[in-house]
Amino acid sequence: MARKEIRIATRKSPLAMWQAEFVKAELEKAHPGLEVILLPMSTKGDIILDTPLAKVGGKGLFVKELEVAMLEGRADIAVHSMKDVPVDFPEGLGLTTICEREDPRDAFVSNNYKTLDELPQGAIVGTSSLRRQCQLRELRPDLKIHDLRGNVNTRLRKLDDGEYDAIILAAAGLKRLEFDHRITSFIESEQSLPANGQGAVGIEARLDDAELLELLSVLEHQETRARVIAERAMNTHLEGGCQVPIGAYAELEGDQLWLRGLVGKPDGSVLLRNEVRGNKADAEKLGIELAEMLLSAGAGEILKEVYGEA
Ligand SMILES: NCc1[nH]cc(CCC(=O)O)c1CC(=O)O
Repeated sequence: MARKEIRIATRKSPLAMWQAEFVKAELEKAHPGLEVILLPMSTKGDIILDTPLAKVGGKGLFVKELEVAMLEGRADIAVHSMKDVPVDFPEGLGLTTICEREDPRDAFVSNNYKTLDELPQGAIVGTSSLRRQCQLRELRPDLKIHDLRGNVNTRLRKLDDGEYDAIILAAAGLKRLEFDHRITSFIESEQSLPANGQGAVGIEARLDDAELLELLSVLEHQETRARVIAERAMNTHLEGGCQVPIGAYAELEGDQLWLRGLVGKPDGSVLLRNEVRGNKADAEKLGIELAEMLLSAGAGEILKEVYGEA
């Protein structure tokens, strides 16, 4: 093997660093003699922390700097939470690898209440996700939803400071950072449909580097790929960015893929849901099919309204 080194461009947040370290460890284990180097960098999304994301605008707020590093040859790959990966890649770059999915569920975290149902009338819940917000509002119209930004550690601190009665976070991020003990209860997909790609880590790389792609292939997980491709296809076909009231979640039942999707008004007054089943080999087609079903039920108008406000 000629190649001795792979450089990973990564955000500096604890979760991003954990994911990059994970990819480094797996690659070095699979390819003795290979050295994997992390290049931590700040992205625009890390810097603008005080503005609600939907209002900051611009897709790929957290990935642009990483992509520039790859295009300029300073880095070879970038490791992303699949949930945050934009649909379009710059010329020459692409999503080459999808790693095995962690827990895809949302987690309820509170110091005083065990579950969402136990929250008292008018309790304050922290989340900045329109997807979580619309599903919460549908279940519990009485709750007050307050914005919650920052990395996982910051969000937990804000809860502990007493700003919220409970917060909602992705279970995967909490587990990766060894905050399992902070998960008060899990929110099942029937109550809160996860975001497309939630819990999965993906690798973006230069597509012309065959040797690199071969080295990365040990991290590829076929089942996760089928699920995430279906979810992303639905999101893409709805023209959803990363900050939208859209849930998409696929599960495999043998060779069958079961994809559920949701588009909601942020105030929870309307939630459109539908689902499709089909062969996992048709993952992308199934995602598009479900998006079409949601669009014919009025998803386009809901999303246009959301983008209009942003
Ligand atoms: N939006 C930020 C983000 N991107 C990925 C995760 C969690 C880990 C994952 O989904 O893989 C989080 C935090 C959260 O939503 O609580």
